[in-house]
Amino acid sequence: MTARTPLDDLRREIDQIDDAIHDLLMRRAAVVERIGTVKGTLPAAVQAAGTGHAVFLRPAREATILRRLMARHSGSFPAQAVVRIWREMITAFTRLQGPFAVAVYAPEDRRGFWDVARDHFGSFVPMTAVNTPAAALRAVSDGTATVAVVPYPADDDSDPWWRFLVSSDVSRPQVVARLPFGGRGNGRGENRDALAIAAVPHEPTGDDRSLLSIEIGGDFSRGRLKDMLESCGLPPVSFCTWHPAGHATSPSGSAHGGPSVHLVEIADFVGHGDPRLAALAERSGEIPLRVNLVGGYAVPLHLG
Ligand SMILES: O=C(O)C(=O)C[C@]1(C(=O)O)C=C[C@@H](O)C=C1
Repeated sequence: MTARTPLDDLRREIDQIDDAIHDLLMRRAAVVERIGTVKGTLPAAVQAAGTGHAVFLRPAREATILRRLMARHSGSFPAQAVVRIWREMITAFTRLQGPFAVAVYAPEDRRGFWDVARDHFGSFVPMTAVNTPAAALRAVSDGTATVAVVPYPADDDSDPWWRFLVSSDVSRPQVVARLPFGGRGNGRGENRDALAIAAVPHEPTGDDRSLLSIEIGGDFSRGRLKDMLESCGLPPVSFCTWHPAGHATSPSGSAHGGPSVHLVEIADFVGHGDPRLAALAERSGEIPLRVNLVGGYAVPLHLG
């Protein structure tokens, strides 16, 4: 018999720690299954738009879990690795409650969003690459995917995907998260963020952004819209504008005189029925203006 060395003792300690972590994972799984049962008895709030499938994903709760852990984190183990582990875990746990699949905009020459989606939803979730953001949104609407991952909107997009989310139906798919939530790591592709779309409600976490669609029937400058939003207590952080008539094809030849749809990001949580939305519609005077919530997201972590 050879004597036990200090290395043997340390490895024995590691085995005990691994057992404890593993036991806790199995215990957590049992609790998540019980949460799934409770959620399954909730009314229409958990039903995906038009598909009848229950959606168990709760991005606001996931963000709150990670923020809480980051606030208590200390020591030499990298915070980014904690987020990575929890991201893999959380989707695995969500899948204990019901079916979960991701459709990601990742054409052959642009694989970056695949990496971002895989980092967020884990390496074992069923994930399909599609060639257009619209196809990803369709997959959510027809129930073949739970979540669509699409590029963060850009103002110069002449045919923006977000126009498909402009609707007053509160149970339709909407923006629920911004990715990456915990840093990009070694993900490939250009440095563009993504948004996750799903048929779950936008819920507050204490540090949120909200997205509004604002349809305007006539001539209305961005400056005027910005002033109006601010005066209603809705501080805008960015605008994307879509002219349904198109810039080049507008019969009047003027893209800015016709109707326009704006996607405005607000630096606050805005929920359905928020009185600021009604105030905004009222304040536009004689110009018809329709405001809808397009969802929102918990502000991602800044891990330095
Ligand atoms: O809190 C819930 O609603 C859960 O279902 C649990 C849990 C988790 O693993 O912590 C799983 C899925 C949700 O997206 C959020 C959190």
